[in-house]
Amino acid sequence: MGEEAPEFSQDGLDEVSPIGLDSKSGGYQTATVVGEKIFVVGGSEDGEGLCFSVRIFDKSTGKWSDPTVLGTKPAPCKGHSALLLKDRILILKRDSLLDDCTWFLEVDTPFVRDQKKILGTEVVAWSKGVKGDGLKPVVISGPSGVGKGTLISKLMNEFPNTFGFSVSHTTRAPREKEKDGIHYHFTDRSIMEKDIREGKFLETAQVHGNLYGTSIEAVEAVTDSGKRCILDIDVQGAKSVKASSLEAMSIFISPPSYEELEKRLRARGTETEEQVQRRLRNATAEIEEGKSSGLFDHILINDDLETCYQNLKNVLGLNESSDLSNQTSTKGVEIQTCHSLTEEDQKVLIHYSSDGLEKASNNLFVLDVSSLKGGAPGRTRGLNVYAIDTFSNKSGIYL
Ligand SMILES: Nc1ncnc2c1ncn2[C@@H]1O[C@H](COP(=O)(O)OP(=O)(O)OP(=O)(O)O)[C@@H](O)[C@H]1O
Ligand SMILES: Nc1nc2c(ncn2[C@@H]2O[C@H](COP(=O)(O)O)[C@@H](O)[C@H]2O)c(=O)[nH]1
Repeated sequence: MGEEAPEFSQDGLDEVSPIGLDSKSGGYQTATVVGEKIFVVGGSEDGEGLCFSVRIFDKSTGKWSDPTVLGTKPAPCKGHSALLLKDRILILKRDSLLDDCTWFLEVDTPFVRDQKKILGTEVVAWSKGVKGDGLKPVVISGPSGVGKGTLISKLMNEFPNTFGFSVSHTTRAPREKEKDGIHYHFTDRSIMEKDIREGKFLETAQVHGNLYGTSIEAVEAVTDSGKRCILDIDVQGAKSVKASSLEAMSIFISPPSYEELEKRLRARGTETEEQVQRRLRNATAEIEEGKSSGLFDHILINDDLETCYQNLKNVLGLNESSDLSNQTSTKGVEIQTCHSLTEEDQKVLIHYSSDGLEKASNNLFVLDVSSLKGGAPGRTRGLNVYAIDTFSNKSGIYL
């Protein structure tokens, strides 16, 4: 069993300048060696606790750098422990409930490597540990006017606790009844392009003459609320999501005929004649691509609305009693200040030292990291957490 987690790992630090690495000068920090680099995580007090800043020391050049940090960082806490697991550093927050204590700083995941190429800087990405597989996000795609929005509204009305809508950004003007922040984040092109350069988007596409995109934050907001994320995006966006690490289920909604699509688009009355023509021109290629590319897990024809809705529920594995409102979430178990971390056989053992709280002192928590999956945007799935009472040798699942 390891000792109480040190304020920072000594490993490799003798060779580097100890700038800001002691608790007197910079607050609580950990240093994790990854090849030639040392990732220093943690920093100064901000009144609420210790902030999670990240700096990198490159042993080969002897230089410090401030990486581009993607994703939402953990809220401040009273300290943390760090442990390298392959391509990401496990950050275990102290004095935090078990549902919020397990975070990862991705340092060499495929997502981080891609972003390094795009941004041309050092990149790290925060992702929160998520129990099990979580529910895969759902991408719903199809030509304009086919009925995606109508089907999604029905789903959200029937299952309000299960699904959450990923609110996209767009540069198009709002329609009469559309509300900013609910239907879309309506934005200027220059602002959106800046955000894209800063790596804030999971995917973006030029659609019918406007820029649309799914921000990482939009997906995270839904996942954080414990709901299954629904993305209403075009076929280009669906391709980008497929190439990302989101691991979504994808559904293509097809019209029964081109004539019917045209009728619906005109009847909706939200576009000018010129815009309708443009959307219809794009529809031909979208339908062709959606049906033939193997891009989608399911193709549903939206002829009769009710029939299509039932088919959608079927592919989503829904039945009448499947709303998530009855499901339990992790509650009450807290990672104490005094703990140590060790790794054995893809299991991270969290052991409380004897001066931890009495009720917890017999407990050994086990984070099973053998099935970690995915990463961006903001989630590392596949975690399992359970506790073993070291006196009775009984175990209980906590997540
Ligand atoms: N099965 C259906 N039969 C007849 N009308 C339908 C059906 N499904 C949807 N509609 C109607 O078609 C119009 C377009 O639907 P909707 O706005 O949901 O399309 P969309 O795919 O979300 O379009 P966009 O991509 O442009 O946002 C709406 O007026 C809607 O009421
Ligand atoms: N690639 C993306 N496509 C998106 C996104 N949000 C919406 N869309 C698609 O755009 C068209 C037009 O939408 P409308 O609201 O102007 O009618 C439609 O096919 C949507 O699915 C996005 O974030 N990314």
